[in-house]
Amino acid sequence: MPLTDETCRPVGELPAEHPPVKIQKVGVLLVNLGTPDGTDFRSMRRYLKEFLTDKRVIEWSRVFWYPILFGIVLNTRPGRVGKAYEEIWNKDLDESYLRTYTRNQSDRLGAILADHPSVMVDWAMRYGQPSIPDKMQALKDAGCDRIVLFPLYPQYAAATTATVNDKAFKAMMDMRWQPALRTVPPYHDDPAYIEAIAQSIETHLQSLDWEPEIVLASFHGIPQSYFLKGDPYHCQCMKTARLVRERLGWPKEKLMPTFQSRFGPEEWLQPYTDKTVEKLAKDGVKRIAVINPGFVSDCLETLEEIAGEAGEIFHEHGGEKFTHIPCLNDSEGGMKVLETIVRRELQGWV
Ligand SMILES: C=CC1=C(C)c2cc3[nH]c(cc4nc(cc5[nH]c(cc1n2)c(C)c5CCC(=O)O)C(CCC(=O)O)=C4C)c(C)c3C=C
Ligand SMILES: [Fe+2]
Ligand SMILES: [Fe+2]
Repeated sequence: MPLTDETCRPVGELPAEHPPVKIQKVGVLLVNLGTPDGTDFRSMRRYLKEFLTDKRVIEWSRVFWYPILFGIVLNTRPGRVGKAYEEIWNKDLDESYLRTYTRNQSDRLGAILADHPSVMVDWAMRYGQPSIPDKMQALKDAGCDRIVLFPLYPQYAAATTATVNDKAFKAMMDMRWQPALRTVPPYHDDPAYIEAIAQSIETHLQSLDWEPEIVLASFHGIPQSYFLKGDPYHCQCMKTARLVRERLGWPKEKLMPTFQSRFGPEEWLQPYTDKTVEKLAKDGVKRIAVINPGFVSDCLETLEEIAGEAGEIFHEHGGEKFTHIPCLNDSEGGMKVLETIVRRELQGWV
């Protein structure tokens, strides 16, 4: 075991029972939402149970919510959503694309940061595997006394960013020697992110032999009530959309922010993506594109709900050309964004 000047006695003179002291390293932990281990009912139920019992996600009283969750939702949704996951499953690796891309982002970022040998990059999921507590412990065991925790959400929502941070701090409650923890702030208006999104739109549109009349910037929604309680998510989504539009030099009507993936009976942020797509087609718009700037990686919500379902809705109501612009994933542009942010957050630690 290599010893350092952090130990209480000179190297080689530590008593056998002294806890090992490792070389100081800095961990970077990328965290995305999560994903089921498989598309079967049991895997789906396990995943949805962990997700939908999180108080940051469903804020209703447990007395009201649990009978609905355990009586109805966890008996019906795993089967239905499992089928949707099957359609977008990465069959080569037998895992969801969210998992594939998150792991690739971590591997690639590790290689990009090779100029800092003390930095270790790893990844975790808020729900499912690999878990945040396991990865925090693994980084600690590997000698990281400082960790940069990076919730992979450009826009802050309590249901996403805050619950990642909660989970990490909770994991530290069980550690005697806690690492120092830096949480990465939202980056909805970071020039590197805006540039990468704008470039991905330009590159994708240049690859088409047609031009969309309107591009929708579709963000995952949250209940309207969360926004009214003070969640900054809506404002940050609107700012992202505005900055991307300004960077592209487009008029206001050309890039339209919308919100997708409603869950439950409450009113969510509007305008809804599916209703907007339907209305545009009915109003005679023939060609649209949709981008998901709030998703760092393609996943069920982008591949099935947008590339699949939204496209079908558009065609069913008279639309002719529909295209989905992929998320940044582990592309050059996407990695540049992650690198820029992580290098900034590492300042003073490396
Ligand atoms: C990108 C930001 C996200 C926000 C904000 C968000 C809020 C939010 N989500 C739910 C409920 C569900 N979301 C589900 C999937 C899902 N959600 C996000 C991201 C955000 N969610 C992603 C990246 C994914 C895809 C995961 C994958 O493996 O591909 C699901 C699971 C699928 C389903 O059952 O429909 C649920 C449920 C709520 C209630 C909420 C805000 C309160
Ligand atoms: Fe979600
Ligand atoms: Fe707002």
